[in-house]
Amino acid sequence: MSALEKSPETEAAAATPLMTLDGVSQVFDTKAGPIRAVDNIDLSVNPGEVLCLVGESGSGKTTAARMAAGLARPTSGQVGFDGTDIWSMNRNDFGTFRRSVQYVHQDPYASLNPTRTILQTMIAPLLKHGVVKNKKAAVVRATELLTKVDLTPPETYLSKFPHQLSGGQRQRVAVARALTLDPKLIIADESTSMLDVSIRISVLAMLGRLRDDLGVGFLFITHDLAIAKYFGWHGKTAVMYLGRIVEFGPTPKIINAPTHPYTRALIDAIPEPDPDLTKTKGRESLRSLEIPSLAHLPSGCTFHPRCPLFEDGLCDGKVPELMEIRPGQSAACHVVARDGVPEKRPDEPGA
Ligand SMILES: Nc1ncnc2c1ncn2[C@@H]1O[C@H](COP(=O)(O)OP(=O)(O)OP(=O)(O)O)[C@@H](O)[C@H]1O
Repeated sequence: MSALEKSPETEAAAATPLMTLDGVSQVFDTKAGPIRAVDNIDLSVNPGEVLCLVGESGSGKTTAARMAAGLARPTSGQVGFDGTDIWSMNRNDFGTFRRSVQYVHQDPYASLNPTRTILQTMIAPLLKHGVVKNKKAAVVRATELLTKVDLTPPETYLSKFPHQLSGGQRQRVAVARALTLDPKLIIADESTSMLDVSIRISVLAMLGRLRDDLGVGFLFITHDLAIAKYFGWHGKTAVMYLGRIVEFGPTPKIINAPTHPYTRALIDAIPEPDPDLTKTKGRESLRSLEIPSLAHLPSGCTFHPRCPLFEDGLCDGKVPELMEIRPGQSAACHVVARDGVPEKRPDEPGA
């Protein structure tokens, strides 16, 4: 067998998703009553794959990600890792799972201990989990990882405290720390959204290199489809709205040929002059800009009060299921499922 051919074992392993969310929901009890932050979603990430989770603030991305990381237990549904339900794992297996999934938060300042130097932050997990034999080896590994995230020369950073670094440098340290335990999945939750644009681009480029070099799976969370396009072009994208997935498919299809009116509206809202994105722009004008409260969700399709395709009696009656609209691409929309994707408007570019 040549090196490029896959053995049956490798093929079988590739077929087992790394992480699965299966009918997962999260309901929070609040003063306003119970709110369904995540409502019956199915998602999976294969080994080495990028899945982007996109949606406006409050759509449930972080809640879904916390469940995927085992940081919160779903109210219903199953979270699987390497084919096993994480909440039925024994203590040991759960520990291994938690080390295999590393979470990189939006705000590195909040996630790094301000009283620890970068060296202390980096070597603590290496020593605690026995990744290396002794402190000397831990320092060597910490130095290698800082180099991997472009903090060079690494020695300059080891003795510093988080407050002595810039936002971009702190986020690089957070990524280096996430790599200490050789994760199989990195959950990057708006990891670049607090950074200035030029720094954001360089941190994204660094993450992209790690994605390509390490073969780690990514659950990449962003409110910005342009960033999903940049980071997840070879992967898949799920679009969330008020706790549900409204569109799912390969990222190029979501960007270049969105089918759900909400995805189309998100693309319309992107201000930057991206030639791929502007091709798909100009299609929808929303009936309302107001996002309904999770405590008082509209009946039927929760997007119906804003949706340009709204049909009385159809859209406000029943919750739409995700249906395959085109091969590999599904959307939860009664009208698109019945009629297909609407034609371009006459004034639309390319019409
Ligand atoms: N612990 C909690 N208790 C009550 N409500 C919560 C809790 N955590 C999240 N929520 C609510 O659940 C909804 C979804 O929040 P979530 O943070 O998952 O959304 P998001 O898409 O990640 O948004 P953002 O980008 O603003 O973080 C929001 O209305 C939020 O206020």
